[in-house]
Amino acid sequence: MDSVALSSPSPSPSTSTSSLKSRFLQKPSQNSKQLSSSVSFSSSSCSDFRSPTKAISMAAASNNGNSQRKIVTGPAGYVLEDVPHLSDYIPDLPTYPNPLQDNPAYSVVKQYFVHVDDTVPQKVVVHKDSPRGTHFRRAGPRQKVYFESDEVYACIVTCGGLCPGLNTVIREIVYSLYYMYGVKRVLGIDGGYRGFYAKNTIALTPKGVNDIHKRGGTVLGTSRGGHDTSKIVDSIQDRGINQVYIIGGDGTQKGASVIYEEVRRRGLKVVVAGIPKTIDNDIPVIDRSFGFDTAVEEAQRAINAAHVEAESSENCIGLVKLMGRYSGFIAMYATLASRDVDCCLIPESPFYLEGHGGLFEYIETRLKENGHMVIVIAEGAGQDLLAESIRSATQQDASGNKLLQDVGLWLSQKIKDHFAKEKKMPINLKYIDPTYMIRAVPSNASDNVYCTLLAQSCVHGAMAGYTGYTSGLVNGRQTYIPFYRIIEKQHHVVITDRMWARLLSSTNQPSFMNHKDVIEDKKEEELLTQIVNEDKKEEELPTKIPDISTEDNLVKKEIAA
Ligand SMILES: Nc1ncnc2c1ncn2[C@@H]1O[C@H](COP(=O)(O)OP(=O)(O)OP(=O)(O)O)[C@@H](O)[C@H]1O
Ligand SMILES: O=P(O)(O)OC[C@H]1O[C@](O)(CO)[C@@H](O)[C@@H]1O
Ligand SMILES: [Mg+2]
Repeated sequence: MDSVALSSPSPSPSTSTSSLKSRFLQKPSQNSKQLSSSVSFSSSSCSDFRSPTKAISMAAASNNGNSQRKIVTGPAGYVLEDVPHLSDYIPDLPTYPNPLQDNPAYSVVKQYFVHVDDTVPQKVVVHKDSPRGTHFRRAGPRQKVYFESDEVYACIVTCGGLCPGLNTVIREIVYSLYYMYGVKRVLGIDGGYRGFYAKNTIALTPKGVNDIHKRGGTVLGTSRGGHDTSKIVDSIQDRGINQVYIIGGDGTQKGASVIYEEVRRRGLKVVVAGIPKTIDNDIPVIDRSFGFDTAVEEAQRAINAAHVEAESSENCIGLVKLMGRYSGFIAMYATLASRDVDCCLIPESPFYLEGHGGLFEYIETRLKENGHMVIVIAEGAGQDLLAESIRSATQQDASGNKLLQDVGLWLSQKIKDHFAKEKKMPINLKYIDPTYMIRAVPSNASDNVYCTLLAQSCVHGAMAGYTGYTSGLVNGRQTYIPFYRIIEKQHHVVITDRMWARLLSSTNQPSFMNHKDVIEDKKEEELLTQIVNEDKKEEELPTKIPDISTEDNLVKKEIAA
């Protein structure tokens, strides 16, 4: 391997080496000496490593990748949405006893290995006669593995936005590979998907990642855009990587899915495994995403501050903007947890400002009743209203996600204008935007445990030869979910579900359910104005027509001719 010590990184193509290095050397890591001994940078492919992928690729060249869904049905409406396995497209793969069987820590566990038939139901609430429904394969160690320890060359990449817990997942993948399976070669890919082909890599060791879970962000860096499937798979193949761990949100899992398809098309013995990361909790099927708990907890601090400010002045409104592009889970849970919030606005529940049942009316009532109030708004809420008042071109980020207007600033101004100009009622508004502060913190205790289980489950699955899956918690159990189920749709707050009703009853805010009526009324009003204006124009027309052919104009036309 073309490997360079940390103290003297390769000059080319290492534009990003210093940022990767600095992320690793950040506080609170006290052991820089230890790092320099365990971390090395690679500036080119590892051509001297054994490359099992290439050998298998040749062997499987005639075996056209067929990544059809694996659906197993059973009695009473049982359905297993199974995940792919290397043996689906590579025949006669050798298996080995799981090294965990000799691990003293696990020897005490009764039935440590997961039974081949263990599956987890997607729905736990069922009726006596209802079908058993969809199930996913239970995650965990298997009796047989499809890789020998020294054959494995794993890599880890993080993509998309930041989320508390990313470093914990990275650390636990490295630790699980090293200490459970004796895997010594783990590579960190710098700066998201494009890092596979355009950036440096870093060798990850238990020592090097020992205390990264205490820091926010990701030591590997992240990015949006830059997903070039063939370049990524070429890089995987050239380096001889055979386990790819991909941590990221819905976009990242879509990227992982196409990498898996390409790997399979090429017939490579390479596992592609995803770990779902989304602070917005917008990934379907899973109970919740890691970092979400931390985000909700951190949001409390902002809401508390807004409440303290609001309570301290007359007619004061504390307005807090939280993340949530298309899904308002953080806002909803932070509101439910806080009890200080009078109104929570999320993308899934349209609202309106003026008129009966609107936000302004509610604010006025609340201020008259209580003298202060707290509003929480998810960043994706009310974007339709913004689009009406700020006519701007739709912009996208590098991954193609729509860039949102700042609804917090917009709403602050709207409220101020309304009460100052229309109501002549002096109000005080304190706007707090803690969004990036919430995303950048290290994960809390509960998320750390969750990240550990996710990482361990993901590694067990890869060692057992499963591929094309995302590791996820379903009804409190770790499972392997096929990529297509993770990427087919986004998870949203359902405003006709009990949870939203609980929120409405805790805040006493309007449901904005007559939103449609108001919109209809507005449309009718607009239509009416249009008709009236057109009528007016028609009335004016006869007086204008002679204008065109005034003597003056005729003279001008003659001169021009
Ligand atoms: N449909 C797709 N096919 C292939 N790659 C994709 C696709 N969508 C997104 N990606 C890639 O996945 C990476 C991350 O995507 P994105 O920026 O949307 O973040 P994300 O994973 O959805 O996370 P989050 O939304 O939580 O920030 C980017 O590098 C992007 O190029
Ligand atoms: O500004 P960035 O980092 O591109 O991402 C912002 C977006 O990322 C998210 O945090 C999801 O990761 C959204 O809530 C937010 O809209
Ligand atoms: Mg996304």
